[in-house]
Amino acid sequence: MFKLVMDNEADVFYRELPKVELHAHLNGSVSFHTIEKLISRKPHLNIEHGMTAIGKGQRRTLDECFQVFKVVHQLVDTEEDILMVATDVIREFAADGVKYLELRSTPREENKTGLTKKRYVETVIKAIKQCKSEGLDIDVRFLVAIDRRNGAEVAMETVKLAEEFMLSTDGLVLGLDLSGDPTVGHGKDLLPALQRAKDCGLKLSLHLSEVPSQLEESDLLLNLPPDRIGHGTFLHPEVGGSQSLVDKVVANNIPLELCLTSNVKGQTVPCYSEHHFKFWYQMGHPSVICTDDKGVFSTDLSQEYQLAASTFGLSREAVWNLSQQAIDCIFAPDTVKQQLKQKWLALKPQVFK
Ligand SMILES: CNc1ncnc2c1ncn2[C@@H]1O[C@H](COP(=O)(O)O)[C@@H](O)[C@H]1O
Ligand SMILES: [Zn+2]
Repeated sequence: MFKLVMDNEADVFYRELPKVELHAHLNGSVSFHTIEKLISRKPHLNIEHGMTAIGKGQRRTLDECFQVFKVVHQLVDTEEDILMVATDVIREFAADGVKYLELRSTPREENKTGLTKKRYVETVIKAIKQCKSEGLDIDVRFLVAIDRRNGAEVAMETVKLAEEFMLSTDGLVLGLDLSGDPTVGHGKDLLPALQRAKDCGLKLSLHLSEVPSQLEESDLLLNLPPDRIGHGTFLHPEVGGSQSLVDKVVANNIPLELCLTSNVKGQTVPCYSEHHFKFWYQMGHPSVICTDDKGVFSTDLSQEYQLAASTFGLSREAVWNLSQQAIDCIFAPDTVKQQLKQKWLALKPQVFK
């Protein structure tokens, strides 16, 4: 009984902790509740909930994780679905105490959704604006994602699309994400597209070294350099990376987006205590706790902070600093950073009451 009370008190602290979420794939973030709604819209697909999420204590290979995204994509294939999924996901992040969210998603081919890629992005933006008009206490931005599987030409098209939206949405679309199955394709082919994106002012968050075989690619892409790194699991020498890669990350002060449960459930990291959060955090390098895919990996950002704290023995003050320092890693401009810092300051007494 006593333990239950203690746990609840801890839960409240992590939920009330104001948080910044910088690495969330839209279709990986679909909750149990929303999946149920989608399944009832499409009973003919015969999809069960167990096919769209990896539960507590379960593990999958990364390859199997990518099969799960395919199932979710089958369920989310119309404009109504995308709008519902995006508004639900934003409301859930807001309810979890996230005050600033950079959502990312890959505009799919028209034959997969009946929507043009442009319309896909417009639909996500509509959801963001709808949530804003509801008065939710969360600032949401969007990163257009490139799925590496689709090659150089599609990557370049996506950059042009993102550029258009960056110019027309008054700062809602801030940049690009490079993601997708890390074992498919090579980053060198995408360099011209990524370079163009950088030149036109789009911010870049690149999944780097998510699997061990990407050393050469990471070295190449770090020369851009990107503005943030997703995962970076195999950059450091202890796991087969190299000091020169670490040096490049440090020299350019590139923040890492670290997703504990995603990496453990996808088995690129053997257990929580061996997560590379420890390596980068101990160095004092900007490290931001994120969810990656809160639906598929059955987690939320409060839980991820709590896991980091219990695994690495972080005090509440250290957890506070971690969430506050994430503000410096957002892609929105300095004025937004200042507003968020004010918000953190105002909320602190309540969180530590
Ligand atoms: C587990 N680690 C990961 N590594 C690489 N890419 C990932 C990922 N998790 C998600 N995605 C990328 O996000 C897409 C789903 O969201 P959207 O349809 O874009 O909203 C996946 O198809 C994949 O391309
Ligand atoms: Zn990711």
